Parts: sequence; C-alpha cells; structure tokens
Amino acid sequence: MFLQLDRITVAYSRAPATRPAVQSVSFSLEAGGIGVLIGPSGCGKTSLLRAIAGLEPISAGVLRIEGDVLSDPAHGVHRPPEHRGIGMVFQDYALFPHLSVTDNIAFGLKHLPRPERQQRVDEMLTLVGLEAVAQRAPHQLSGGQQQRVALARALARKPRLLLLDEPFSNLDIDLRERLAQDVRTILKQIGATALFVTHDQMEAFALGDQIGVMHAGELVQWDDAYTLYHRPASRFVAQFIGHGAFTRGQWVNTPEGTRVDSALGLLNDASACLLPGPSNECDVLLRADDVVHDDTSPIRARVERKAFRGATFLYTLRLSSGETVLAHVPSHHDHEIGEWIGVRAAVAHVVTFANASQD
Ligand SMILES: Nc1ncnc2c1ncn2[C@@H]1O[C@H](COP(=O)(O)OP(=O)(O)OP(=O)(O)O)[C@@H](O)[C@H]1O
Repeated sequence: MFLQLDRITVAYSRAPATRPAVQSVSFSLEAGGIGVLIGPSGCGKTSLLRAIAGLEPISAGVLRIEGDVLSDPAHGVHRPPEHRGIGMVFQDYALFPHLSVTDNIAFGLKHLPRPERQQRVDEMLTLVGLEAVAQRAPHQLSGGQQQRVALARALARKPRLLLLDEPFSNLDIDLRERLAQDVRTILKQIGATALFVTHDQMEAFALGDQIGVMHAGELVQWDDAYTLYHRPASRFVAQFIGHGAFTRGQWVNTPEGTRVDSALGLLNDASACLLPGPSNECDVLLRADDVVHDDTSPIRARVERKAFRGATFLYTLRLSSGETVLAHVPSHHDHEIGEWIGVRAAVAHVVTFANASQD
C-alpha cells in the first residue's frame, strides 16, 4: 500500500482524562487512490490530516508512505513537513494576492531552471483549465477558479501525496459537487494519490474511492461509497450517511430462509445482515429509497410532512405501528398532510442492528 496509517493517535493534552483528538486510526490507500475523511465537527479529521502532513506530532502509531517511515514516536521518528513530499490545499486557498495565477503556480518551483518551470506551469494551467486567466490576480477570479489555482500550485511540485482540507467549503453548494467531480477527474488524469477532509456527504461520494467515517476521534468505517451506504458498520454510520430511519424488526425463519419481519412486512435478502443478539429483536434501517408509495399495498401510512425536492417529494410517513419512515415519492403524487397512502418496502439490502434498548 502507498499510504499506511497504523494505529495513529494524536493527543493535544497529556492529561490522561482527556480523550485524544485522534485515537488509534488505521487505514491504507493505494497509489493513485483518492480517500476522503468525513465526520461531524470535532471528530478529529483535520487533526489527522495535519498529523499526516507533519504539522502535528503523533503520540502513538506509525505513518508510512511507500514504506518510508515518516512518523514513529516509539522510535523517535518525526520527519519535518518540508521533507515529507506532501502537498496541501486549504479551505481558504492561501494564494498570494499580489502574484498572478502563473506566478502563484510557479512559486514552489524556484529550484527548476526557467524553461522547465515555465513548461510545468503551462502543464498545470492546461490541467486545471485556466490558460485564459493566467495573468490575472487572484481577486479577479471566481472562488472555483481560485481553488483550481491552489490545486495547480500544490500539484506543480509533484507531491507524493496531496492532502486537501475542506477545499470546497467556501463555494456555493451547486458549484461544490461539480468542482469535486472536476477535481477528481484532474487527480485521476495524473494518477495523484490524495486524501480529502470534508463534512459534506455528497462531496465525499463525488470524490472518494475510499471513504472513512470518523466519530469522536475514531475511524468507524473505511470503505467505498456503495458499501458505506448499503452496509454501514454501525448505527452511527447508518444515520450519518444517508439519513436513515429505524423501525423495530424481528428475525424469523421461513421455509424460504431467514427474513426480518417489520411494520412494512417481511423483508428478504437478510442473509448478509449482522446476526441478531440473544433475542430475535432488531432495528431495521429504512432509507427514503427503501420505502415505495404503492396504492395497491395493504400497508398504510399517514403523511406527516412533505418537502418538495423537484422530481420527488420527501415524505415523512407514520406507520400504524407509530413508527416514522421517509420515502421519496414522484412529485406528481401530491398527497395532503394527514392523508393515508399505501406503501411497501423495496429494500435491496436489509441492514439490521441490535435493538436500541439492548445497546
Ligand atoms: N491545536 C489544538 N489544541 C488543542 N485541541 C485541539 C487543537 N486542534 C483541535 N483540537 C481539538 O481536537 C478535537 C478534534 O478537532 P479537529 O479540528 O481535528 O476536528 P474536525 O473533525 O476537523 O472538526 P471540524 O469539522 O469542525 O473542522 C476537537 O475536540 C478540538 O477541539
């Protein structure tokens, strides 16, 4: 593996009562891979990124790039940031305001002979599509263009690894997802290995080959987007990724195999689920796309709330069991609040957790 974190801990305070900002985090990223760390505010994402860059010391664990040990406090190893071959892009772009786009990109290339420097800058301008604004100053650019300059400046030095801390958070929400996809294309084009920090799920899905969910300093799951969404490792991940609702369920054995009985009927394809605890009780994750409006269904639900989302409404529905689920319904099905409508489950992968009362 190209980047390897082995039980990395970052502790700002030596006081034993204080929880470390990052606790024993391990994951790896292959060369050319794009990783994304996501999690709620204060979960330790930035601390971990800064520790990889060498800007924060680690208190335990080993950090390697291409087998090269960069941090290993047990053996007194802490390579300074400037000798790690790591580039960083920050949320505020940190461009030099008095320098043109070209000179910003060329800034870290002073060691190169002039023709080579110019060639590298031209390559970077083409890569990020900014040839037309090469002579402008940063304040004459849009936020998205400024972020591309910051990316070009970091990539111009050909870092072994690129770290990006919330690089799109100053941009409009519409622009963010598009720029995230563009940046992914650029990084893939040159085979760069990169690790992003974000708190935006759509951005993480648009960017990452691998996504790590952090919670209270720990990495609770490191997987591709599909697995995170469909096979969340914990209740926390299930709620953080995709806003799931839970309903009570019960494992039952039927002649066709194991099923989960829920307020929406018997759910199939439970084979890959976590095994139930001592009782057969469980909580079933139901996402808005797992619940389908169907007038012919005998299962009824009352419309509690609805939010217009363009092509669909997001309905909040109360089942006769009293439980609440969400459903995306095509927006031509415009039902009134309080109306009872037919629903059925269309769950591709059943996900269950131990019953909340057993936790
Ligand atoms: N320099 C510091 N000194 C002491 N404590 C710090 C320092 N930087 C961060 N912390 C603490 O470490 C914990 C993790 O912070 P960190 O900034 O890494 O989280 P984050 O997930 O990046 O949050 P956000 O999304 O809000 O930026 C928090 O409890 C924070 O208060």
